[in-house]
Amino acid sequence: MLDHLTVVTHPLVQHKLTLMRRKDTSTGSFRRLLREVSLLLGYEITRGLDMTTVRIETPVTEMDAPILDGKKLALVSILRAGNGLLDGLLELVPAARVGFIGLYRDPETLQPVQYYAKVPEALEDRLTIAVDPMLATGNSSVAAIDLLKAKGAKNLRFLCLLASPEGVAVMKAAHPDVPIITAALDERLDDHGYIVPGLGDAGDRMFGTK
Ligand SMILES: O=P(O)(O)OC[C@H]1O[C@H](OP(=O)(O)OP(=O)(O)O)[C@H](O)[C@@H]1O
Ligand SMILES: O=c1cc[nH]c(=O)[nH]1
Ligand SMILES: [Mg+2]
Repeated sequence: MLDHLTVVTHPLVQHKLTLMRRKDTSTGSFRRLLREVSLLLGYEITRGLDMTTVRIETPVTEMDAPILDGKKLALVSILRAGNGLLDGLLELVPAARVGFIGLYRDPETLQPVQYYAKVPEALEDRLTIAVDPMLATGNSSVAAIDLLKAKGAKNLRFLCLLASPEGVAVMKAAHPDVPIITAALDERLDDHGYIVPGLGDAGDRMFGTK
C-alpha cells in the first residue's frame, strides 16, 4: 500500500532534477533529462504491480518465473507535458495501454480547460497511472482523475516531477485514494500559480514554445 505522497529522494533523481530546474538548460537537454527521470520514477510508480508466473527454461533447468502483464496497466498522459513522462514509462512497460487527456490551464482563472480525451477501455480492470510533470494548484490533476474515475478507473496512481503543498492538499481532499509519487515537494505557489522554486513552464521547456 503506497502512502498518499511519496517523494523519491534517490540521488540520481535529485541530480537530474537540479539540471532540469536550471533556467539555462536547453530544450533538448530538458527533454532528455525528463525521459531519464521518468525511467527512475517508473521504478517507484510500478512498485507492487500484480505479477503472474510463466513456465520458462533457463540454460540449466525449468522454472516458474514472475512476469508482468503489461495490458493490465493503463498509462494516461495529461497533455502536453505528460508525454515527457509517458515516453520513459512506455520503454519500461511497452505493452501498457495508453490514454491522453488534453488539458490546458487558463492563465487567468487557473482552471483546466479540456480539449481532448481518449482513454483505454475497461479501466476498471487496470491499474491506471496518470502522468503530468507539474502538480501546481492541483486543478488539472483533479480534473484528470475525475474523468478517469467517470470512465471506470478504480485503482489509480498519479506520477509527477514537482508538486506544491497546495496541489497535494487539493488532490488529497478530492481523491484521497490516489497515491501521488513525485521527485520533489517544493515550497509554494506564486501569484500566477507557478511552483516556487519550480522549473518554470514544463510544456514550454519541453517543446521550446517560448
Ligand atoms: O496543477 P495546475 O495548477 O492545474 O497546473 C499544472 C498543469 O499546468 C501545466 O500544463 P499547462 O496548462 O501549461 O499545459 P501544457 O502541458 O499544454 O503546457 C502542467 O503540465 C499541468 O497540466
Ligand atoms: O510551475 C508550473 C505550474 C504549472 N505548470 C507548469 O508547467 N509549471
Ligand atoms: Mg504549459
